[in-house]
Amino acid sequence: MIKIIDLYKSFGKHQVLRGVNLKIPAGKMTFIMGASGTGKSVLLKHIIGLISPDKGQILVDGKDITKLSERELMKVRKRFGMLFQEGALFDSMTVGENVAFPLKEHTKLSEKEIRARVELKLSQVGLLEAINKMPSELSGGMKKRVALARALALDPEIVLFDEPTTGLDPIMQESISYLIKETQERLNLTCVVISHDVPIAFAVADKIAFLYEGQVVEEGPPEKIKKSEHPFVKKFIRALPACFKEGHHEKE
Ligand SMILES: Nc1ncnc2c1ncn2[C@@H]1O[C@H](COP(=O)(O)OP(=O)(O)OP(=O)(O)O)[C@@H](O)[C@H]1O
Repeated sequence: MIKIIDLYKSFGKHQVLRGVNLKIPAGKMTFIMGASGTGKSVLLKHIIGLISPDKGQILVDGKDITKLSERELMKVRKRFGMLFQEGALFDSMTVGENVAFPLKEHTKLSEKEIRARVELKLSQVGLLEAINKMPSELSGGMKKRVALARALALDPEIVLFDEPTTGLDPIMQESISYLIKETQERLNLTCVVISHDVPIAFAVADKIAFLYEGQVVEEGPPEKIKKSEHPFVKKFIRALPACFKEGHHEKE
């Protein structure tokens, strides 16, 4: 369980986070949603200790990571996987080398063990046959899948996703989202996903939190979010087709 308590962060005069409180349950999928520039990525970077707050706590299984030394933080970070917005693969490395990279950096596994782990991770995302390809030979969706395999290489317990489907066509967005959901359930991962995609969030999230003006203004399972009375949340989900909204029933 990750608990964010009264988190504040400003950049110069720009107050981005203004008292964020949020519980992220273990073994579940939590979506963080909100308008562009509201601080979703900033919040995610706090969770992994890449940014330290001006005030507040981030408890990962009860331990406040904002108080840790860089060395202790490195230990905690090993429990995390992260898939950044760009999904950036190393263009000069093959797919297999990309997935092997964190294993070479952070473990003492032999070449043979690394190879076996890379093959396993790539087969879990359905891309074993691409192991010797270069990223430039792959479609956008395939690159995202390789990035997912790389994020899972170290068998993390917690995986953070910053807009994992940005730049993909709607069909690919759905397919990657369901791959993430299926992986989360199979490995019992704690996932935090930043996304603007309301239908996908309603379909796969266990919990959704809305960030607005530096605070979490609404949180809960999709059923609760659909009934939210918060003006911003209502506006955000209004663009949806009627069939996704609360109170809509198909004609019998
Ligand atoms: N290192 C930084 N230095 C200064 N300002 C920053 C820094 N990182 C983020 N910001 C500012 O914080 C605000 C929130 O940025 P953030 O990237 O978290 O937004 P977001 O909600 O993730 O947006 P989007 O949905 O567009 O990705 C922005 O105004 C951004 O310019």
